[in-house]
Amino acid sequence: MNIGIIGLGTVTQGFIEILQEKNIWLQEKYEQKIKIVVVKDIQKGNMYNPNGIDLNKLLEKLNNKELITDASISEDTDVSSVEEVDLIVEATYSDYTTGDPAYTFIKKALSRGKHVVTTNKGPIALHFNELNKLAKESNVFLQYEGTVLSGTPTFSLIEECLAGDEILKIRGILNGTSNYILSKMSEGDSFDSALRTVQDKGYAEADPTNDVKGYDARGKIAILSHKVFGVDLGLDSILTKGIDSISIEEVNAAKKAGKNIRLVGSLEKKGDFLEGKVAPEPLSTTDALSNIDGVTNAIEITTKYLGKLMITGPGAGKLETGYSVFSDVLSILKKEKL
Ligand SMILES: NC(=O)C1=CN([C@@H]2O[C@H](COP(=O)(O)OP(=O)(O)OC[C@H]3O[C@@H](n4cnc5c(N)ncnc54)[C@H](O)[C@@H]3O)[C@@H](O)[C@H]2O)C=CC1
Ligand SMILES: N[C@@H](CC=O)C(=O)O
Repeated sequence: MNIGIIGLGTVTQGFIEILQEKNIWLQEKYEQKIKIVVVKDIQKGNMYNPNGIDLNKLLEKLNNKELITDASISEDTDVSSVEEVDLIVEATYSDYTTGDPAYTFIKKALSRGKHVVTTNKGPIALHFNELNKLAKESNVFLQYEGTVLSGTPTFSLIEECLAGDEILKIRGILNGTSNYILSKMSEGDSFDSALRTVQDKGYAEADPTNDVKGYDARGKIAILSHKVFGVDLGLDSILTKGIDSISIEEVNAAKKAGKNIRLVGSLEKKGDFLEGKVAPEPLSTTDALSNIDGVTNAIEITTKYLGKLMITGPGAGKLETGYSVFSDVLSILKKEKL
């Protein structure tokens, strides 16, 4: 399988590191070798090798923040037009207004018959139906496990294990950056200093307004409304409030009352109506979501037959999200072999 990558940031660097470690295992277990044949980043440069890019060299350049220059690929090469490419990994920034540039990259790739794996929430939240339909018509797979809870398996559990049950309600901590900031504030850190740390760790969005104003969690709620309830809720109909106006005094007052403030995203069936919401809430420490700390995410699912169950795990990070890309690529590889 030959891969083309668009966007060489935190996530794809994590993916490349995992791929390097797992390629021999892939050959032994699935008789498949995965090669990355083309990479393109608007700031970091481009590289092309139809026989497979030397990943050690690529990672070295990225780690040393060196510009990647390669005479064999022009700056305006469209990665999905590269003939050898079977699958595109798209990991540019998430935009919640149009979904671009990722939306256009994904559309082009699918219509050219390339599989797509993305961790980009914008195009999936905004254009879920269109992109999934296009993938079906083109007879290729579109996978986006990393868009919700990064590498923590979420969609597979919902789609496989809960397929015969009926999900009534979902509530969760869906933005690692906000949760990290709230956790640190309750330990006495300031909002700004906690935000700087999450940016340095690569958890925050390129524009962290999307995290702290609740837009990232809203995008994830929109994706879950499609996945879980088959409903196109639309971003505008999801009542959204972020953590940007939460003061240290509010965090401390909640703590004194035995509560933790958490940014909660929810989806609940109310008759024929599906209500979507994102807002900070003071949660009693007896509430499982209250004790989710740092960059960890969680989703509490209420179903007809099981009652309440919870998925929890990392919600952001280099290897954590890189793993979601690896697991999506692996899942496509397995489906192709069937
Ligand atoms: N960092 C994380 O933990 C997680 C990130 N995500 C999503 O995954 C995507 C990637 O995230 P990161 O790697 O953290 O972002 P990043 O900001 O580290 O990397 C994005 C890269 O895309 C490049 N880029 C931007 N526009 C481009 C264009 N038009 N053509 C080619 N390259 C372009 C940038 O130069 C940058 O190197 C985002 O959409 C993010 O929301 C999802 C889950 C977790
Ligand atoms: N910025 C996001 C990254 C994952 O989607 C977050 O903090 O959760």
